[in-house]
Amino acid sequence: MKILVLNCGSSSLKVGVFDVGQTTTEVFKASYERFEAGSCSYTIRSGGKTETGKIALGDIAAALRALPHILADNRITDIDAIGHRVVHGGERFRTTTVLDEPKIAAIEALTPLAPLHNPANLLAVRVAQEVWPSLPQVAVFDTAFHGTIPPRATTYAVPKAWRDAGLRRFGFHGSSHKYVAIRAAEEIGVPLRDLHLVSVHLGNGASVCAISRGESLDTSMGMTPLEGLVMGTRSGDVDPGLFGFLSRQLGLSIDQIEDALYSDSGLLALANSSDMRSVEDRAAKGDADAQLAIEIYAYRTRKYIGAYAAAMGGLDAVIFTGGIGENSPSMRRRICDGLEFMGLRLDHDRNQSVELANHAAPQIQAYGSKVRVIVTETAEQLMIARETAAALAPMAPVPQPIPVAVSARHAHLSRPAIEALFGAGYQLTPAVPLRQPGQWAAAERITLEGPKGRLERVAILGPERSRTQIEISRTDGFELGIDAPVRDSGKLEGTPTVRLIGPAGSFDTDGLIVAARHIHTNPADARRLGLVDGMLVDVHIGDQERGLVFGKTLIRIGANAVTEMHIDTDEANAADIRANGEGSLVPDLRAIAVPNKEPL
Ligand SMILES: Nc1ncnc2c1ncn2[C@@H]1O[C@H](COP(=O)(O)OP(=O)(O)O)[C@@H](O)[C@H]1O
Ligand SMILES: CC(=O)OP(=O)(O)O
Ligand SMILES: [Mg+2]
Repeated sequence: MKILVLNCGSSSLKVGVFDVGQTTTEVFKASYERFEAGSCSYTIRSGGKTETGKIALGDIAAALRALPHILADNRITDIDAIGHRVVHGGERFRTTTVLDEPKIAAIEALTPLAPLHNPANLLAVRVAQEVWPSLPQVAVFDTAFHGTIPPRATTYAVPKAWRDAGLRRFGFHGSSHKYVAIRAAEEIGVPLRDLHLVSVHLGNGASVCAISRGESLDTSMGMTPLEGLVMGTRSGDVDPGLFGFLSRQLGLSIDQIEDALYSDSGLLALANSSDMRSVEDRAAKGDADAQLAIEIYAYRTRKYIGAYAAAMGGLDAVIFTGGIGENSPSMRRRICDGLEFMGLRLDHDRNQSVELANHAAPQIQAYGSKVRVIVTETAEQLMIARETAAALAPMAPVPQPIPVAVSARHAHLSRPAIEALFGAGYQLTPAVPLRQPGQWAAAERITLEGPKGRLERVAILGPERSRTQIEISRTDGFELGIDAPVRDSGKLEGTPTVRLIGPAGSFDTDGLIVAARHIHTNPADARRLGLVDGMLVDVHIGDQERGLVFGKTLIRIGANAVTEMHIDTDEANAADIRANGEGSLVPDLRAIAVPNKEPL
């Protein structure tokens, strides 16, 4: 499915065209920014070429209207749908939605909550309706990712009547925070659910987000995209007392104050330019206002990073993104400079030489730093393309729930073991077929013996294997007096020794493990479930009362495997399920894997 994405920010238009299938490929990318005096700067990447320059497009509307020609010039045709970034979704829009007139009206009604953004987003929708009247238009909301923020962080301590009227923190830049968190987890090589991250999005608008175990826990923007950091033209945090003061002392109306906080504050107010490049240039030439603006900007950002590390009770990585986060080494350095006390140390050479092409996510912390620092280009358009495609073509129904089988203790025996236990040339007797094709439980049983005790009548599973492997539970290990490691099947190096006893004799062998829980599945089911061989997933098993989520469940894809999760008796008892049960996959952000790594 070919998706055109329109991302109208407060100061720029960003455009992407993506082929979304099993993988997502970006086939066209453009950005238009620095609109002034009837023209703007632009960059277009398509067909392996990059073009940059100035173009006579005076505002975002003009850039949008020129787009069909620009796409045609770059041979981009056959678009199936248009995905729009919409900044404020309010209480009503918690997820991506296919737009119609009533929904557009509902988004328009949210304009007072995002006056710089929702009108620009809707302008894109209107122009797209004009230019591509037959294509579905889909809205992907900045607010959606923040639905997980708990009430202690969304609630303002203001009168109940105001809260009842809808006053609460929503949070923005959700597609960006979500993408960079996924990208950082991939870079670090640790699942999101095991990470505490702070995402620092510093663009024209700027926000910090605490992402704990893959979920937004708090973010610096609030009911509107005005709260939090210093921005291009927005003040960020101020004392709410200023409203009364300015009204009484300067006679300003609410509208005038609000206008000034959105459009005449931030870097623009402090240093006469809303563009960090200009501010940095002037600061380098000794301009004291620009230098102070930079200090304030970095200080505020640093405070939020510290606050969110405390909110999460730990910090594994800080991720910089957005125009300033991606491109300004000096700003990254200033922000990180005071954070050594919590184990974050930057490597200055790495910070200076960040290279972000092809979705790179370089780590720039010093050797030994406890907290990683990662820089990566945001990919709001990519996330919007994926969400748009998913909203229009919901995935085939997933074969959920997943059957769960409880594996009691058992042994897989090698030829030498069989001969030692049952006699030369002995063949095991297949008695009960198992669900996995070709596998069976034998009629024969053996005894396991350890320094502390014995386990009698242990099952043998066939067919025979090249190496003996004995799978027990932790409780069985206590019984035997042997501390067996948790291992994936077949990974037997360094495993402890146990004595096997059969009718013809005994056999001492290594290969004693507690089997790591896993899901057997086949390529077709894996595709439907969005699973890849070797990945780790979370599975919920059991009922309301004693059900549990089992993390780190290994996916094992076999050509003819029957989809089935295997857990041991300790795990089954903990979740209070008997011989068989059912489990359901817990959705994981990593299901939206990272894009193609090919350059455009
Ligand atoms: N090389 C650079 N050094 C410092 N700041 C930069 C650099 N490149 C871009 N920026 C800043 O990034 C900001 C725009 O960020 P961006 O994420 O593109 O904006 P938007 O929020 O409109 O999407 C501007 O302040 C711009 O000056
Ligand atoms: C929400 C917001 O501030 O967006 P932007 O950075 O595009 O202005
Ligand atoms: Mg932005």
